[in-house]
Amino acid sequence: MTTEGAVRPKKLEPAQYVRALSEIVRLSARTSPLAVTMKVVGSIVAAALPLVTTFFAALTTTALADAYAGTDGAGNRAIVYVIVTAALGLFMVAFNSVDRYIQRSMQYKVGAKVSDMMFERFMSLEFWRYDDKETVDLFDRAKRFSEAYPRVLDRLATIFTQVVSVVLSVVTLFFVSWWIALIVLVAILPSVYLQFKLSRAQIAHWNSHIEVRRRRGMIERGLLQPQYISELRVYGMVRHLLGLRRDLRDEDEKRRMEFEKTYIPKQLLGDGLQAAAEVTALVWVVRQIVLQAQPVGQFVLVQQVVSRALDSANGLVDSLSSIDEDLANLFDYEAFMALPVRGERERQLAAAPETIAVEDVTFRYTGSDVDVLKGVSLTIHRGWHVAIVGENGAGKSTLVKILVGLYAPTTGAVRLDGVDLQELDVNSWHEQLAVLQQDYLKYDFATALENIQYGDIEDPPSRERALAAAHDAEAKEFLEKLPRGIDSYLSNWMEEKGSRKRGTQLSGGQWQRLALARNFYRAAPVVIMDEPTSAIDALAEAHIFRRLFADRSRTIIAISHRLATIEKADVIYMLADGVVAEQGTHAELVALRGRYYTMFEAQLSDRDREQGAPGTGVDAPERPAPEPTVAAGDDG
Ligand SMILES: Nc1ncnc2c1ncn2[C@@H]1O[C@H](COP(=O)(O)OP(=O)(O)OP(=O)(O)O)[C@@H](O)[C@H]1O
Repeated sequence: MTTEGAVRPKKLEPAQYVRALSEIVRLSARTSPLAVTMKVVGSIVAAALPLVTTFFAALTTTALADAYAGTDGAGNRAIVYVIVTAALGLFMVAFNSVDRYIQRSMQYKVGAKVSDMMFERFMSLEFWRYDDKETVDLFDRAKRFSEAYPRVLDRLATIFTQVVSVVLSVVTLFFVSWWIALIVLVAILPSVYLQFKLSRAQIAHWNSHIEVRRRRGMIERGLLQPQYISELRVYGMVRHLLGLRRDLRDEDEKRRMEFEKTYIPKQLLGDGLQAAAEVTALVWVVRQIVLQAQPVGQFVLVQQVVSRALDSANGLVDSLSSIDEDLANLFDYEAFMALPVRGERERQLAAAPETIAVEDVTFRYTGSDVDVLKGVSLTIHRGWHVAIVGENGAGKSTLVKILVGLYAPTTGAVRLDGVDLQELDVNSWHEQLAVLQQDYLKYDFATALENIQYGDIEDPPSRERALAAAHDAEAKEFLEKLPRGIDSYLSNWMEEKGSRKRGTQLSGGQWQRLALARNFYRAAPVVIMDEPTSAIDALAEAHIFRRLFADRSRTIIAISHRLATIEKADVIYMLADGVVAEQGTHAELVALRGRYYTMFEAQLSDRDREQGAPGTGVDAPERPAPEPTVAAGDDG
């Protein structure tokens, strides 16, 4: 099941808040100054306009009361105020529509720019970072920030509106009566403080029980994975996991309710304070009106403004609490964007190298204290067919990654025609390479033809070349049987062009043949393959390797566990625990009766053994020793 965790809200310190908020404004202003200006203006308008409308509503009420009492001209004044109020309302609606439109287009621009910058940076990192769990985790969190960025900007605008709204409301009340303003402030501050503490405690509570939620999340995601269903059903796990999920959910809810209970008195205290402030203000204004010290409309003004001040203050607490996670991810985004990028190297590899030399290479993965390769040396000449074999974990794939230039050796060097790969522009090396890794790509959004043609996107796509590559990879036959042949989509999420039929799902081995076809389509002078036929049936595998080893125009480096397939390689390197334990031709290694022989013998069927299979060195016919022949442990 997946190991991905549940979303973890983080807690920020006040200073971090301020820094994060200013950083977001700076980032937005740099990306789209117009968006920021519109946000600021929009937020002020959104905070001020309701107050202005309330002010006119109060004037209308006073004028109406005057008109009721028979004051001359008061009726006309009331009508003018009503018209002004309506006009303000209309303006507000129009402003909101325009603002929404501008914000949407700006949000897109800002969000797109931020995520583009992040992906650019991701693509320019040192290769080893793609394998580094911490970098990938950091990238994931930074990505979350970039996706949430437009929302963060919106939340920030809301926070700004709420702050302006609280300040303007209190200032307005101050003009009505300074001590009413003071009472409202006194009620707001502690209740806001209490609510903020409550939301902080909720986050801390959430964090303290994150494991329960993470387990539940993993179970839920696992239950929905099609590839798990058969095992889950056969083992009767579905009901068991549903029960476990229910228990975890109920346990979580029980804890949450118990926690909430402890906060009820404090919440009541905060709400009580606010209600008391509201009632005090209203009683005061009613008394003032009765004593004719204030006009009638002042009731509307005070009632509206006080309730607006309290609502905005409460909203502010909610907004600040919910922005926590987004702001925490901002720091991840910054950390990610600060990662050093790959240094560009000028020196180009002009053509396929005549020799590829691995010189005393030692390698240790970042964060590990174990050498995976320990002084590996080998030389590969142009046109050679080389096989690398060894038990699981011997270091074969690591050696391939170093050869490809994805990792730099910890000590030692890979030299192409004598030039250290670390001094070369690695792209110029990649142009000469076709690589098939163990975890090859499946472009399931594309057709089979496109899957093959992605092997070479520099030249115009060729159908003939793709068909030839499919043939060499033993993929042509099954591709022809697909509903639209090589033009079929390879996922049942995709619909075939011009029909409602779904694409075809391929088997593991069929996908691997397609990946091989892509590798052949590239027609690169150097081919590196890490277990290229691990999922392919034995007959097809034999055909593929026969064709591959018949081609002398390419240098081939292949890792394989099935030793029968690489029997014809010019040199076989047997890696064991990070060192070249044995090297030579198949016949030489068999004759050596060492590790290779033991492995080879274990793979022979009893029948082969009885019949004296070729290369066992027992009854096998003599094979002319191909060049080069090297003694065990020596440098090629
Ligand atoms: N990204 C990594 N970080 C740390 N250690 C790693 C990493 N990748 C591989 N290793 C370790 O390096 C050693 C060699 O791994 P490698 O994948 O090169 O072996 P291999 O010979 O290709 O094995 P297999 O036949 O199973 O593919 C293993 O012990 C493995 O645990």
